[in-house]
Amino acid sequence: MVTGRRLLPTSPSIVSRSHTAASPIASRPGSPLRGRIRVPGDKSISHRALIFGLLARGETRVENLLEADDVLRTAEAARALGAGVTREAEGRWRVVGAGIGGLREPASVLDFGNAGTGSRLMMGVAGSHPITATFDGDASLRKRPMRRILDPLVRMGATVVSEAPGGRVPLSLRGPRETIPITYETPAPSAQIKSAVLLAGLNSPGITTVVERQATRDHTERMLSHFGATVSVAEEDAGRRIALVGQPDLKGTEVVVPADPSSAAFPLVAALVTPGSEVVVENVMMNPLRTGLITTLVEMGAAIEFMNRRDIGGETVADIRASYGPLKGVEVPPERAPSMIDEYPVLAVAASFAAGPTLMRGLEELRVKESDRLAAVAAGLAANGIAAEISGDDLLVHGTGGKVPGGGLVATHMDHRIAMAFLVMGLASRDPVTADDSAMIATSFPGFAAMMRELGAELS
Ligand SMILES: O=C(O)C1=C[C@@H](OP(=O)(O)O)[C@@H](O)[C@H](O)C1
Ligand SMILES: C=C(OP(=O)(O)O)C(=O)O
Repeated sequence: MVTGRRLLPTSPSIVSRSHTAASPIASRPGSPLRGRIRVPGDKSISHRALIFGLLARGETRVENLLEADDVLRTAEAARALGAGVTREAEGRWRVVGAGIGGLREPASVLDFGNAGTGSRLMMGVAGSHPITATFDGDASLRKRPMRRILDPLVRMGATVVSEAPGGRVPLSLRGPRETIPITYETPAPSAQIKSAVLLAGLNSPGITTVVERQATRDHTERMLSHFGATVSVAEEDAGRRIALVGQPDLKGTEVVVPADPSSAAFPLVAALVTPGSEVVVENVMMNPLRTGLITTLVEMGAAIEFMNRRDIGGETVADIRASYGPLKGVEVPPERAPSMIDEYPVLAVAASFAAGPTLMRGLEELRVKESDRLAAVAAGLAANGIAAEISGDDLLVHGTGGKVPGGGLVATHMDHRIAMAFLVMGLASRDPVTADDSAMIATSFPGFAAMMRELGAELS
């Protein structure tokens, strides 16, 4: 079987673990942004397409896979666990599965780089098989909490052979001979926790149930059905109860990946705050568990239109037009957080251009992303002359009604979304904004700078 290692578009180690040589990037105010673009495939669905391809029997074909560092790491891990993974053309990938129960022990450390999703979902996969796998990542991933994944996996019979202090990577995990089905209430609104437990439940001889108090993105549930598993979702007073029948016959299939709403957020907000702009982002996934930012921007008075709504690969997509206009501050309720969890940095930037304050509530989970995003956003705003306050888990941003000073150097702390959000700010602030490092943008949106330049942005 051809494993296709040589065919990878870029080496999965493009962002090295030590990562010391920073390459700053600046954006400056200039011309309006105009044009139609298509941002890359959704990161959450891309990781899952490769993981389900690994666990299925037969061949899975993926269209429009996100070819970014995080996802390439998952492709590499799927290979190490026994899948045949080949890149056939740009965005078109073929996975020949090892099948549930058929994984092989990886010969070396699974290095997930900057990727929380890839590492945590694969822990669920490997930790439910009688193999030992070692997980590691870059300096950012090494700070992120993994006990939230290990705790349920231990209940399912896995052994944590070793772990870094505080339940972090590098860690080694050994799965049991037979995985125990459990009922698990997630301690935080996290699709990664939910997904790790469900993926582990795939190799267990019974029903694995996850209860989540707040609904989080449901790509794993949808993909389970798509690959042939029996999964039920019930809305109850306690939240959502997801029950999966273990050891199904997962069959390889086709996955078409829609455009990532979390990447679309950057050009859309850039158009809303840059005078004279009008941008259309095509094919954006409109899954309601991902559209909290759009809801919020509309409440802020944004000129946003949805066109050409249609279904692609089990998701509704639309072309979204965003046009420049005044925004007003709003209060964002905590229950909306799971549907826009990765969009708060760019929402904070939109809020800095709005008239009046914007209060974002219930942001606890932002502290455990690629950086402490609550702190990183507040510091980035302050560096650019915007008053903001953190109070408990809430963030209050004092909007300027379009008069953002800018001029700051933003510490990105190995976090792609902090870098992209503040580069958006610099397109419409009085003075340029500099992000201290552009390297991490490649983890989710490698073509970001080129695509923004295509729209007329000044980035260098
Ligand atoms: O399941 C997923 O694909 C993701 C879940 C979210 O993380 P949490 O589960 O930690 O909230 C999100 O921040 C991440 O970018 C992708
Ligand atoms: C939080 C993110 O990703 P992950 O958890 O996969 O590192 C993100 O992309 O914003």
